[in-house]
Amino acid sequence: MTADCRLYLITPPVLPADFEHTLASALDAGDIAALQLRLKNVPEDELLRIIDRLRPIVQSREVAFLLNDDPALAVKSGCDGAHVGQTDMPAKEARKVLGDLTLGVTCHNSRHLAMEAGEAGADYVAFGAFFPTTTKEPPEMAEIYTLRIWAEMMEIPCVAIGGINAENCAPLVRAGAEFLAVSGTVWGHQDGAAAGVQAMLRAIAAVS
Ligand SMILES: Cc1ncc(COP(=O)(O)OP(=O)(O)O)c(N)n1
Ligand SMILES: Cc1nc(C(=O)O)sc1CCOP(=O)(O)O
Ligand SMILES: [Mg+2]
Repeated sequence: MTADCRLYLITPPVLPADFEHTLASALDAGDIAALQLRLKNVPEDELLRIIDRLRPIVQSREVAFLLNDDPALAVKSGCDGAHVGQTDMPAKEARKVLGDLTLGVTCHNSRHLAMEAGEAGADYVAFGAFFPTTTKEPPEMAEIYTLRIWAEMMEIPCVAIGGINAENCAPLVRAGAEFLAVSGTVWGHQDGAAAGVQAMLRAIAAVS
């Protein structure tokens, strides 16, 4: 199945100097659905300053600006939504905090967790990690079968994440992932982030 599959960028774990410029060039390289700000162990006041710097760059390009882990801060800082994992705020509570804003929920390799997330009001569910990744130590690996069955049976869009790159993404697109969430393959691309985005978009478009 090759229904529309879009790109969802996740920021690098540590923002390099001049990330604004890199971010703008990545967003201008092609169609991007969302950018998730994912920074760990950053105090709230610093995170707020970073959000204030990055959010306009993203939202002015009609790309959704999502915050990882913290729905309350997402609301307070004008983000378009938040992503929560199984050990972050429970999805039901996150939905209450976010109101109509976008809610994404990590579901590892579990359609059961995804059903629960859907019942709690998730706008998308995320399965992963599909491939080894150095961006973080994934707690679990996911199977393409999980994604395929979800995409065939359920309406709620699914995101595939974890070690995805232009060379390995085709089976995920064929399985029906509505979004591919990527970090390392874009920010670490040898020819720059814009080239990383273009390589991913070419690989997605090539799936038939
Ligand atoms: C799109 C997307 N999918 C999964 C995750 C992982 O979330 P979580 O399990 O809460 O782990 P951390 O990212 O917080 O380390 C994600 N962030 N985004
Ligand atoms: C943030 C994150 N969550 C994952 C999960 O499996 O839940 S894997 C992952 C890292 C995504 O970055 P990259 O594209 O560089 O592998
Ligand atoms: Mg989290």
